[in-house]
Amino acid sequence: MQDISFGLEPTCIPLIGKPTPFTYITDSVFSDSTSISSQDKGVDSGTWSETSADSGDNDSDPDDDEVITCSCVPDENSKSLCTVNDGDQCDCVSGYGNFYTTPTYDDTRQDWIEQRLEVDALPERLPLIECSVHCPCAEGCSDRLTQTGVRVSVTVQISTSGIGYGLFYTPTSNVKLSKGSFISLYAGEYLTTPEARIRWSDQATNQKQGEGNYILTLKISSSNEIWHIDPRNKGNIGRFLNHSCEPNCIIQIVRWGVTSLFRAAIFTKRYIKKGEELTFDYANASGSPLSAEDLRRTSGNERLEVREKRTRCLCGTQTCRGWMPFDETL
Ligand SMILES: C[S@@+](CC[C@H](N)C(=O)[O-])C[C@H]1O[C@@H](n2cnc3c(N)ncnc32)[C@H](O)[C@@H]1O
Repeated sequence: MQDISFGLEPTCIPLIGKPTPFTYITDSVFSDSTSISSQDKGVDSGTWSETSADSGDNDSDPDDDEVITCSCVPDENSKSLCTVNDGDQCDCVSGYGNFYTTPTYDDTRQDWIEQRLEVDALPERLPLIECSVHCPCAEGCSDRLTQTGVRVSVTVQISTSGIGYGLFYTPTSNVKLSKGSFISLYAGEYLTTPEARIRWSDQATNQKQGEGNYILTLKISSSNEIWHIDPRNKGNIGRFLNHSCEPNCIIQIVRWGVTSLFRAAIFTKRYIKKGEELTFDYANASGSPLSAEDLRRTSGNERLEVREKRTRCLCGTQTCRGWMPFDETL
């Protein structure tokens, strides 16, 4: 079975079917193909097509932007290398705090228990800050959870809701996926707002309405910045998560390395059973949703325009808002 990541992720990610070809990347790139992780580590990429596999590095020259670092002393004997239990001691997490569980060893299983994000403890809209290769702590530092690639058992296959492909939790045993488990980054091309507008209108004119809405818009409240990530042509498994009005995953902004860079990471927000499709609420990151009631009440050209850009939501949940969320600034 085809591994959609070409072996670029630590776990094989089976693909069942033939989605539109795209280039698999493990971390985001700028639209001129410069890797945002070139300062942190080389980005990996592989172009998926129905017949071929291709992979290679895509490094660029590091720039001299400021970086987030700590002054923790590496302790090779401990898995909790960066004193993550005590955020005060690690400069990377001292600002906003540490929300990852401490790595613990399970004597019965003779293995480490997977780290999790303390989803309920997270302050709203604050980014997670992680250590990186710029820090003196060792590579195995437990404050680098979203830099470790895809480690959960997932499969890309056709979604049961008739909305194309989706990402499913498919372990070999019946073990549930814990709340707060890291799934993957939402990797893609970083676009400026004018670039995102052009892509959006291109998608709207060349495709069936609403199809191919892959652009995720991150609104950074602390700096009023807006970041658009488009995984449609270059992306990772994050591009296969469909929208649900009652999602089982969340998108969380994460920063590490160069201070000016923002990434998006996907975590589970509850326990996930074998075979469940993973979804998140596109509105959480990409603007406020208009409810069906809002749309009925609106009138005039502007609202009509908004209505034309929107797509019926087919998530099928009890609290479905009727329409897919859409960033009205695009
Ligand atoms: C990020 S992609 C998700 C993966 C996509 N299903 C695929 O096959 O590649 C987003 C697109 O999937 C479809 N989609 C996702 N969630 C949906 C939903 N709840 N209702 C209707 N369409 C949805 C829309 O076409 C949307 O533009």
